[in-house]
Amino acid sequence: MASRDEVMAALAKVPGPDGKTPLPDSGAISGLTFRDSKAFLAIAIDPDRARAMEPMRAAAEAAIKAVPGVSSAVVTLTAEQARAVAGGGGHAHDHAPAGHAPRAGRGMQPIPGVKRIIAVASGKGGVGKSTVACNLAVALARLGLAVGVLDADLFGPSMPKLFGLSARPEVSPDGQKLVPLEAYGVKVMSIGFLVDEGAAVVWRGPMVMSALTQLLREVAWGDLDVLVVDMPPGTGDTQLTMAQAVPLSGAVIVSTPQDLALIDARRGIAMFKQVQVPLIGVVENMSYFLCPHCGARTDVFSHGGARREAETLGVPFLGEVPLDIAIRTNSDEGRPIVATLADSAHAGAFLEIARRVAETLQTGAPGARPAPRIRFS
Ligand SMILES: Nc1ncnc2c1ncn2[C@@H]1O[C@H](COP(=O)(O)OP(=O)(O)OP(=O)(O)O)[C@@H](O)[C@H]1O
Repeated sequence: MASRDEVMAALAKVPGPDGKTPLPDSGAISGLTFRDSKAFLAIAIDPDRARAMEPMRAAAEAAIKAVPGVSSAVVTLTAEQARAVAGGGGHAHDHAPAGHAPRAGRGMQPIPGVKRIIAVASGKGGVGKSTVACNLAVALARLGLAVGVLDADLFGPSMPKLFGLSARPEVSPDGQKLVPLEAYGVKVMSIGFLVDEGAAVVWRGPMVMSALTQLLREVAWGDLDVLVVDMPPGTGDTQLTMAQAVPLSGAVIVSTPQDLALIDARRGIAMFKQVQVPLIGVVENMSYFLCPHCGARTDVFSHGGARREAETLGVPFLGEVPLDIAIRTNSDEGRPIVATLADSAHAGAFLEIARRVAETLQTGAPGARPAPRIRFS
């Protein structure tokens, strides 16, 4: 196995972000880790220069791969922490990549072996999108489908925690692809497996595309009936870019019943309409409160808002998931409720949603559409 010093010596031949200072002296290396004979390197750069930095990334990858004892290398560009702070106090999700408008048709080839790709999205953060994506995936697997999950929330990857996974992915025998991790019968890939926590702070434009493309295409997914993509929350340019980078068959929008969340959900629906991705439907999460002691039900947020909104917008309503501490505690412990409390009412709710999603996918309509194209108005 190669040593850290040997890898650093190899990287000394690669000029860093300023084009002259060798990478190891440039201060840009934000992480170098090894797993067996595989090396994972993170380089922190100015996100605005991400496109220009791609040759450096590729050169670093080639240099590491050439070190005897290294079987493969994954080099990722991450944003400088300093810029994340300078970027303002706003939510990282909202940093729209100004000037990086998505282009139609880019990267829309299907993924060999993957029959359908669906996005799980929300107009804003914290509505339980990742929880729904994880449980939906496990529920689809319980229905007998071959399922994968791609954590496209580069800004705050949740899937490692939700699936209780923390290992680094192996590299396929041909050295070409990363092997997804697996839990509860679902194959999972997340930037969280590759970059140390806190390193992936702010991604912009081309960096997002490059990382997402790698996570999508340089992964040995094998044969999948459906790949569930957990999108970053929000409806900014970043989400548009991502919605366009992935050849989506359809989208599931997660909302809570409150008016404010619904306004955001409406934006989410509008965004997918804009990129011509069919809406599979809307899930109302934290729909009502089920008392764990007496089983009584309380409609905390005047439940049913998402159903009504879906009807108004002519989008299918997929189902409702109650607000329940058991969903949170199990999620926090990396045990999706659909798998661990398989006979619970909550698992039933997710299975029902999964059935509707599977039905929609089987009828073929969404997947039959042509690649989405962005229209600017
Ligand atoms: N139905 C539910 N009942 C109880 N807690 C829930 C439920 N759904 C989600 N949660 C909890 O709410 C929090 C946010 O959920 P989650 O991370 O899935 O949301 P998100 O929309 O993906 O957020 P982010 O914008 O951070 O990605 C988590 O602590 C999760 O366990």
